[in-house]
Amino acid sequence: MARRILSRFGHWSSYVFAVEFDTKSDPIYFALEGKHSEGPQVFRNVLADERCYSLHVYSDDIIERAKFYGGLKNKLSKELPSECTLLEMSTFQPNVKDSVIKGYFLKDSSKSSATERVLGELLRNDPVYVCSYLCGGEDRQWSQHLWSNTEDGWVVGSEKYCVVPAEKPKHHPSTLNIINDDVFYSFEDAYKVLQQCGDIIPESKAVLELVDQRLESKEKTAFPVIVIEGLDATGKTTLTESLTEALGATLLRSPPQCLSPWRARFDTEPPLIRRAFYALGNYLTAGQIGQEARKAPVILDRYWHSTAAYAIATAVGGKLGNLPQAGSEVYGWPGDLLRPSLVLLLSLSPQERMRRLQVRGQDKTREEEELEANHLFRQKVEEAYQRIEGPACVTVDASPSPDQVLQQVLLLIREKCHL
Ligand SMILES: Nc1ncnc2c1ncn2[C@@H]1O[C@H](COP(=O)(O)OP(=O)(O)O)[C@@H](O)[C@H]1O
Ligand SMILES: Nc1ccn([C@@H]2O[C@H](COP(=O)(O)OP(=O)(O)O)[C@@H](O)[C@H]2O)c(=O)n1
Repeated sequence: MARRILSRFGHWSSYVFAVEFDTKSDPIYFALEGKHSEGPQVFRNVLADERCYSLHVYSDDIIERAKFYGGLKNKLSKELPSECTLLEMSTFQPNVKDSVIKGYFLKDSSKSSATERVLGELLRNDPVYVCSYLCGGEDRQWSQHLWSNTEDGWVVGSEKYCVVPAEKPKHHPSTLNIINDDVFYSFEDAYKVLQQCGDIIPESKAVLELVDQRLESKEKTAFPVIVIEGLDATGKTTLTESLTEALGATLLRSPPQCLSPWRARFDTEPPLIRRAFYALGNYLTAGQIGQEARKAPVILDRYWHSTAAYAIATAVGGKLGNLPQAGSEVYGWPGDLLRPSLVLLLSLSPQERMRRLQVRGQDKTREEEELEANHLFRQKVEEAYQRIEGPACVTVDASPSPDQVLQQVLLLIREKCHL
């Protein structure tokens, strides 16, 4: 595998493979060597007698790659025997931006031949590399074998690479491809993605038509622009409405109302496409801000902080510590997007947030495991919110009563925006 995939990027020996066995621990990192080597066995503690495979998606077309990678998981979950476990896997050059090739690592404890049949089908029809991992010899060394598609069907290649442990890289692999895969730092970069989707997602054209008619607005506004950010159910709607009234302001939101007919559609798309849609929403809203902030203060329900924080938190796998360090360029503000005067982040304990969600009649029946995963996700969103700069957000305790939160926020606005 290494050879074909990596011919595009360089020599395979510079690549490292990461398998996420468990969200709370570091991935297992390994590299490949052409010859037998002594040393600790990479999978000793995590794989018993299971058969293992890896799948890597390749395509030079970023849209095809994103669509296929997203769909592959669903397809495999449906077709593979239930004894199979699919894990996230990345192949990357340590600390080299944009070097990640995404894939899945498959553990198979079934004794059936169904797994190989499904993988063989994939190999024949789809942009995917398949490898088997075998453990053999007296010292139980793991090796990787690339499958090839031949006229007689697929075969396991004769070339084998020894699997050897690799060092933990300075940056978690999921942080390497954030720029322009998950977060877009200019109008043009987001626009290009939707343009490329035109044929497969007809709705992109309608969105681009709206975007083409947007008003451009980058300059400083006459009246202050105040953004209210926070996780779902922290009280943004309640506060933005009362603030708007108290200040005689105009209430706007991102994504703007005019994108509502397409939002659900884009929410089902892979991150690349979904995030480009939200990024463009911010530019549409910026046009509206430019108009409205000539006449009155503007209160904004979500803006760039939401777009970037959710995108980064979703993209970065595993632990909170895997997020890019504070000060990283991924937390920077797009140079061509109108900057608000003040960003307030509503913060709430997980318990109170859950209580408010339940009052609203949502999220009552989550499983324990999902709760745990969501807990990690929420922590990552909040942390990313706080690391975004240009302007950075000011955290507000959203646990008091609606009126007390309003009074606290009015004081802050008076102090920071001289209103
Ligand atoms: N300060 C507050 N104290 C108690 N409940 C609140 C407060 N602010 C909002 N709520 C309630 O919590 C729920 C979520 O608030 P909402 O404003 O819809 O949040 P968001 O827009 O952030 O999702 C609603 O049922 C709302 O009435
Ligand atoms: N400006 C924005 C607003 C929302 N979003 C996305 O929209 C989602 C939040 O939507 P939501 O339905 O919870 O929003 P609210 O109903 O809380 O306003 C997040 O997953 C963000 O990824 C965004 O990317 N950019």
